[in-house]
Amino acid sequence: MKAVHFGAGNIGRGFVGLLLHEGGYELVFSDVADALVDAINATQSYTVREAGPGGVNRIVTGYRAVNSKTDPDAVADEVATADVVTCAVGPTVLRFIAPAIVAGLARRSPDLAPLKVMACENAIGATDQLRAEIEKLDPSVTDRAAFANTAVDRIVPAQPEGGGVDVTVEPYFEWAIESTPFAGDLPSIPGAHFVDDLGPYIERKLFTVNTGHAATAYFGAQAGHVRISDALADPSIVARVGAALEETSAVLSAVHGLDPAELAEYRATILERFRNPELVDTVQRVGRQPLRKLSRNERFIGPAVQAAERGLSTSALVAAVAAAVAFDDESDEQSVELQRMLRSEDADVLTATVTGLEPEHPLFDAVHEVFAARQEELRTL
Ligand SMILES: NC(=O)C1=CN([C@@H]2O[C@H](COP(=O)(O)OP(=O)(O)OC[C@H]3O[C@@H](n4cnc5c(N)ncnc54)[C@H](O)[C@@H]3O)[C@@H](O)[C@H]2O)C=CC1
Ligand SMILES: O=P(O)(O)OC[C@H]1O[C@](O)(CO)[C@@H](O)[C@@H]1O
Repeated sequence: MKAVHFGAGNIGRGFVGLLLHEGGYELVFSDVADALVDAINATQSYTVREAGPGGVNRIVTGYRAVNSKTDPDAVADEVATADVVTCAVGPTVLRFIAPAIVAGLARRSPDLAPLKVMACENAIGATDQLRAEIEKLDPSVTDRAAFANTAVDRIVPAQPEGGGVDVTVEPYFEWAIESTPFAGDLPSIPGAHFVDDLGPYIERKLFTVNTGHAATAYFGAQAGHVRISDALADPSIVARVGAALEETSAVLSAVHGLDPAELAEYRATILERFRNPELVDTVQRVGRQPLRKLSRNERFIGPAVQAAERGLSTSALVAAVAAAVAFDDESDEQSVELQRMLRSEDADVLTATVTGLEPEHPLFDAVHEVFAARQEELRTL
């Protein structure tokens, strides 16, 4: 059995690649970072170090890497004969990996079982997005694959310079995968959780883990903290993050019928995970790409829209949006773009462009106020 995984970064090596290896797949990483591809090919094994209570070292073997920038043809050949394709490249990069998958599917023998395709990005319907990119290029190849959405959860921070291919992760993980697209022929992924309806799982994860983590990052950055653990040592930040998560939990209960007591436990576990003293993580990494995080279906506006439409409270989520709007990291392209837009667009345009909210939406005015206030603040700086 062979799996091709696009994106040999933190989650690629520290989670998806590890579980595919443990599931018995020969593993082919595909990445565009020359040095990373070379480093992977220079090793025969790497260690995934689980830092924190109960963590152990896991060894990954039986892999190689192909450079999809310099050798796209070789990647397509690997895809053509693979059983599984996964990716963890970031939602905005899905369109760039689609051509190699299309070329691989076009070359695939009709005798082979459908290629199992699973995008492992923090986004609702990431595999659907990848499928749409593939269809745009060649609609005739999609019947050679089974496309399943997934929800992946494991904190894998940026790795220290010079650490090689090894990767430090938290001990916890959860990987929920839609089962129906596979028609009974499930991929071999130990510990993965196959579900008929992924909706509640991905929303529970994105609107709790990712809302909470990103809110911690934005409130933390505003208060001048560098590390996530420092931000969570500040009781006022804990209170604000907790309030935002109570609002998302109320939405999850109202929309998916999730049990409030179980959600309260889930929230507490997650805050403990963020506090893991053995995992060095920064507000800069967790806050990265604020424009993506402020978009309509993402971790802040997504649940706030659903709350506003049900007459539920949104003030804590709106406060997190205000902190996100102030996130100013000159090394992050989206943060630079957001700050540029704040200086040059009016608040109506900003609210609509960044969040996708329509002026008549019940959330619009509160978010508009956030953008206008930040603009006012910038004028006085
Ligand atoms: N790090 C984490 O804790 C988690 C990350 N995720 C999601 O996983 C995705 C990746 O995140 P990270 O691993 O943290 O980022 P990362 O930056 O460590 O890894 C991304 C990798 O993709 C590669 N890449 C970029 N363009 C490519 C292309 N066209 N073809 C092949 N490879 C390409 C990059 O060179 C890099 O090695 C994101 O969608 C993120 O939201 C999901 C859960 C946890
Ligand atoms: O690209 P994003 O959405 O910031 O993804 C990384 C996030 O996902 C998480 O792993 C949670 O699963 C967090 O570590 C991190 O905040």
